[in-house]
Amino acid sequence: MTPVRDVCVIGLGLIGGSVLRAAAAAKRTAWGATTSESDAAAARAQGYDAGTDVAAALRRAAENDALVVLAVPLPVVDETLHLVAEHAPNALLTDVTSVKSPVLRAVRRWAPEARYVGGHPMAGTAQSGWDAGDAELFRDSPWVVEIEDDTDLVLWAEVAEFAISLGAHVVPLSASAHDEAVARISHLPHLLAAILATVGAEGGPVAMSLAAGSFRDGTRVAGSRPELVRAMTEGNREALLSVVDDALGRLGAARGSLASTGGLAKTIQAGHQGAQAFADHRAQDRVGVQLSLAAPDAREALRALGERGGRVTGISGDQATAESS
Ligand SMILES: NC(=O)c1ccc[n+]([C@@H]2O[C@H](COP(=O)([O-])OP(=O)(O)OC[C@H]3O[C@@H](n4cnc5c(N)ncnc54)[C@H](O)[C@@H]3O)[C@@H](O)[C@H]2O)c1
Ligand SMILES: O=C(O)C(=O)C[C@]1(C(=O)O)C=C[C@@H](O)C=C1
Repeated sequence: MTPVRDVCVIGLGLIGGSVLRAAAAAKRTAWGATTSESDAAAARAQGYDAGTDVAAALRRAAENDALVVLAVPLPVVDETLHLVAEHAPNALLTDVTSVKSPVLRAVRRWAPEARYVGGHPMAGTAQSGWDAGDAELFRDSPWVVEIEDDTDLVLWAEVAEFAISLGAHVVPLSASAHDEAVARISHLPHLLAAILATVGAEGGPVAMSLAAGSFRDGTRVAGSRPELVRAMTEGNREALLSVVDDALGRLGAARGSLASTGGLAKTIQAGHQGAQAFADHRAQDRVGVQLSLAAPDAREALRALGERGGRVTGISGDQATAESS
């Protein structure tokens, strides 16, 4: 039986604030700290155990062998890891950062004794700060829990179980597979939303007065806090460059075709199929499978499940209940 640990959340904005609320709702003893006086005060006003002394929150985590969840922006991950190394060096540590490879490197460098299993909930909104948080944010959402060749599966299972207890289903992936996928389905969309919003706004008051569903949906995430979008896109530079090239190639082909024959059929048909693939993936029947975390090839089996689009929905002892595509 995996122990139910206390939870210490560092960073109490949209995501950390949602983790703290959801952990408390799941009956965990949970506390948090943030450098934002206003986020901490808003959390306290709603009865949560929150403050601005990050070092003290981490010392309490060390005393209680709590799970530490880093929910801070990527640019302050290094400095937060220095505090982890000083105040809770052996902590069971996870994070929610939108890019995984730089965080993995930073943990290995700055907090090498931490028992780290990286994470990334694929849920959010364009809002920031404590007030934007929601205990139900992660319900029925994917939450990547990272598996590397040296990941301790007992710790992996504990972090996965935590994500599941907040309502998510777990997608096991390596940092590099995660970063390649989110470049396509999160970071490129954020970049394109920024460009769509810019081009639309350049149309002036007439364009703005006519803007309806397609503009609103295509540009929604352009309203996100610019620092967060910069951090995740610039932090995933290599993978994003590759999908930007892909997108530019397709845009160039569409332009060429529009200019020469006036036809956009190929581009629009391919896009329609892409949207259908997303809908089909969501609606597909999944096959239930059991995976033994004690099996010698468990890491490979879990990663293969994640790479096929499967997910872990429950953990009991050394058994993972999963759904495979
Ligand atoms: N916004 C999303 O949709 C989304 C989704 C999944 C993951 N993430 C990731 O979650 C993390 C947090 O994003 P967010 O959307 O909650 O941002 P946010 O701006 O809403 O919250 C960030 C919080 O961290 C605090 N903070 C900043 N510097 C700090 C420091 N040095 N020490 C302690 N606290 C500090 C801020 O005061 C704030 O409370 C980011 O790494 C982001 O990439 C975001
Ligand atoms: O729904 C939104 O507003 C989001 O931007 C959420 C979103 C995304 O889908 O790109 C943003 C960043 C993440 O790291 C994960 C999820």
